[in-house]
Amino acid sequence: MCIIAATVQCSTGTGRVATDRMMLIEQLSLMVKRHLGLDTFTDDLQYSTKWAIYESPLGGRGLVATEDIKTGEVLFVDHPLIYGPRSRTKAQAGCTVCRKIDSDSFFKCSRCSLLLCSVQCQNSDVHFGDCSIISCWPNKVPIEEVDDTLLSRALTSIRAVLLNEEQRNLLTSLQAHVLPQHGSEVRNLKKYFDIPIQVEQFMSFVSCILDANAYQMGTPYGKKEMSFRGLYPVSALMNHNCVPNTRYTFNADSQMTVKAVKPILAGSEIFTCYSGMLWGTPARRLHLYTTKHFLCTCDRCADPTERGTLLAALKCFSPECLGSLLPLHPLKTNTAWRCLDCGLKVPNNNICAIQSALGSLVGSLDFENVLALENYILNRITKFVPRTNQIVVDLQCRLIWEIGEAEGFRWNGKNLFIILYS
Ligand SMILES: C[S@@+](CC[C@H](N)C(=O)[O-])C[C@H]1O[C@@H](n2cnc3c(N)ncnc32)[C@H](O)[C@@H]1O
Repeated sequence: MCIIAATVQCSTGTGRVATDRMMLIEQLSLMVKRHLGLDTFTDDLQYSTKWAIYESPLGGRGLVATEDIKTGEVLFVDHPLIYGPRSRTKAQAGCTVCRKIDSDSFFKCSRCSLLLCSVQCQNSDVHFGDCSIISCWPNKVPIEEVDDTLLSRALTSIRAVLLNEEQRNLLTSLQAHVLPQHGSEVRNLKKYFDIPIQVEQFMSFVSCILDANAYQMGTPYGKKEMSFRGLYPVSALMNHNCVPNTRYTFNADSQMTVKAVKPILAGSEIFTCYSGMLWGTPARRLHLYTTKHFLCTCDRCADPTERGTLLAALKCFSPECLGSLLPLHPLKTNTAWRCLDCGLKVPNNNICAIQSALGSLVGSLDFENVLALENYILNRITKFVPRTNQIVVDLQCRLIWEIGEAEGFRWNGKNLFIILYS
């Protein structure tokens, strides 16, 4: 159940629901202004924004433009209420303070068992805060036996315990999908610690909020560090569109700047994109459904060709045909696919089998071996998928990235395929 639904369920009658929701938006707007530091007055003028929080036609709240906004305009600069390691099981372990993953000097803190890389990180304010929470919980096993990877996965939720009341109010006013698949990293801690029940419940709820709202934080180009996520409360109010009208960047202080990437007319909703922009529709919709619990119905999702990009296309199964297969009804999850050229219809099961085989092939690639990657694009993958397919596009992007880093390779300034295909 989501927190908004919970508010509505507590109310009686539709009029009451509407009032409660409007009050919620008014209160939230005040909290957001305070968070951004926009509630202070300078020379009798209050800073203003060109957007407001509103009840989105998509359900829940969203951000809406209150004035016309030009391409490139900064909409807001947000900072995280909490940040820390991501909770994914495959997340790479590293220093819980500086995010370093390639150190010879990792050690576990003797008081809390969190992984650190140096005395400097151990003496930092960040670690002092983390350790002060964890070391208060009676441990059920000797502290050195606590799994530091599990602890690190729950650390971002743990950090919420130190927020003040105002920050907690803002955090808990964000949407949460309270479902069994969220919060396991906090539940797993019970093996090791006797955590007071209210604290555990709060951290579990924070974990659901993080899964619905957090952004993966930027890593400087070429820097290998532990993947972190941050809870940016204003950005968290942006709904998703597969063709967003904003983009975001992070600076070295983890501030997130959100800018318009096209003109946004007053009254239009302000969108971000929660999935990979270059993923095809089935991949995006599956990701959004499993992680954010909605099925996107935006214009791009409804268009089988995705504005002519053919990102999801597969080569036609008919040996004589050079055409591309695309979903017939992209908004239906089990849709058949059809060839644009010969009209061959292929059931969804067969398409899923091919997609999963392609996924395994890509998963087995060594992305640092530039020549093998180039060879793979040229000789293997393009036998099954057209060059427009998201896998080819993604591999090309990775090649551009790797060539920038690989010894003996040089960017020739024109286009990637002069190097690759000559
Ligand atoms: C980061 S929150 C966005 C703000 C949220 N609408 C609120 O009221 O706080 C993400 C959640 O908003 C909803 N959402 C976002 N974009 C959506 C869309 N395009 N269609 C339907 N629901 C969407 C989903 O429930 C999703 O898990």
